[in-house]
Amino acid sequence: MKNTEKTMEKIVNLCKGRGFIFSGSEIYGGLANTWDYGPLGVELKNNVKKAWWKKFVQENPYNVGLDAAILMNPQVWVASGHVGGFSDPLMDCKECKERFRADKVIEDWCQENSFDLGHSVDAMSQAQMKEFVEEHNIPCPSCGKHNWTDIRQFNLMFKTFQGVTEDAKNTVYLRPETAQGIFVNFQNVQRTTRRKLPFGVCQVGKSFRNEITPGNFTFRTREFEQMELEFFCTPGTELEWFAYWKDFCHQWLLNLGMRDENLRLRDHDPEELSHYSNATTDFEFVFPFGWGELWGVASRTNFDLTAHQNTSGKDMTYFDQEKNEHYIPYVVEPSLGADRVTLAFLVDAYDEEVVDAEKNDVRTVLRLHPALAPFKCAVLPLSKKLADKGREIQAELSKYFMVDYDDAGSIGKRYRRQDEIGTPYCITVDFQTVGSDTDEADNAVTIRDRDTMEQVRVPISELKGWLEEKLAY
Ligand SMILES: Nc1ncnc2c1ncn2[C@@H]1O[C@H](COP(=O)(O)OP(=O)(O)OP(=O)(O)O)[C@@H](O)[C@H]1O
Repeated sequence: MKNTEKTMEKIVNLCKGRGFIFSGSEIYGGLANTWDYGPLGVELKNNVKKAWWKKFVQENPYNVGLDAAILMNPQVWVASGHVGGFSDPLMDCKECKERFRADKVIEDWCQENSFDLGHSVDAMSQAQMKEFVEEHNIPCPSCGKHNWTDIRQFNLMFKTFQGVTEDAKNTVYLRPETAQGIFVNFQNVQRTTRRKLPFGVCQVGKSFRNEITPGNFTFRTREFEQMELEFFCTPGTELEWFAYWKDFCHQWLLNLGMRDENLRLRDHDPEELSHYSNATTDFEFVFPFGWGELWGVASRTNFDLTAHQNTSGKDMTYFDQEKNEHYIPYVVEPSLGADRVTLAFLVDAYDEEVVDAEKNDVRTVLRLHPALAPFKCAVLPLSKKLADKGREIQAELSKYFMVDYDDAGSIGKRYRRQDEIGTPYCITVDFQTVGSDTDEADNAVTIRDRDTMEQVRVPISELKGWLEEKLAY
């Protein structure tokens, strides 16, 4: 019997083979864990971003959107603490010269050896990490030897120059998070929208981090997209809003079909909390390579706005008319990686279903929520003679949805190809649809459901409405 275990290798192969995700700059041998989204991948990731925007902005009574520049005044990153402190603990293997993140080496070692640290690695100081690595004789994941350098901090900010001269004066950074674009625009948004607290500002955009060890496919890359909300509220109400957004984020994942058993919500211990945070929860997803952070939800107090007020000298307070006082709002931030959550949806949806054990017949199905699926349906004429009708249906439905068309090969093979890319509905056009000399056309098509493989007959005139209902979320 075919091995139906879900592995990263199978998922990566499907992504490359079917045009979801390709290696970046492949014809030049690639570039360290960079990835390009292909025709199906761009649809999937766009659908993820659209689903986020729909629930966090369009349908949300509190939030508005923003699209800030990637390059910002370098003072922003001084104020936010990134220039001084946005770093990871770096450790080199003296034998093979490979470099690693000390916290990840410890985390992976604990996972492999079922060692319970009793707390998160993030709660450990640099000295404690070094001591742990020595005490447990942790080997280099690359060469297996144990001969480490000391741990030192490595800043993750990408630097470049703006303008014609390459000097310190012209140094700018590629933003390592989208959040600061929101904070610096707090007054602009509040003034122009005339919002009262509480309200939130959402942004989707690229971020860049010079990660020490990118890897695990699109889980950790140096260029990635984030979907962040900064939710501004009255001091003292932040923990209620923290609980509210945690639940909202959780429901967003579940409503899009992610299975709860593949998720866990991990609250940060007091020692692990950032100095400015009074509550943080990481949503983690179980990938084939282990649990990994998907979504960080943090109550950030008034740290960011205060820092910008102090550094810029500009007033960042909000005037509360009811209380008749000025204060700096508190902030709750749910921060989600678009690429990471897209990968999680892919992993969660991937399934190899045994259709007929005796015949060793296994189909690969991406059980993506219809709202996320790259194609909402595929039009499959049973015979090339039905191409005109098929193309006509495709052209009509394409005004509203992404629609695939396939007339090559047996219908069984065509169903399997659509199953593999997650198309929820296959629409077959047959001779009954168009009629013949002896039979009248019924102007209907057969729709086959990806998950149940059941079929229903639907009049062509009702197709759009039928699909819309299925795609709603
Ligand atoms: N290098 C990366 N590649 C892809 N997504 C990322 C990367 N770094 C962060 N993200 C995404 O952005 C979200 C918010 O970023 P945050 O700064 O909280 O991550 P982090 O705690 O530094 O992540 P990690 O511990 O995995 O490095 C993460 O939950 C993740 O989904």
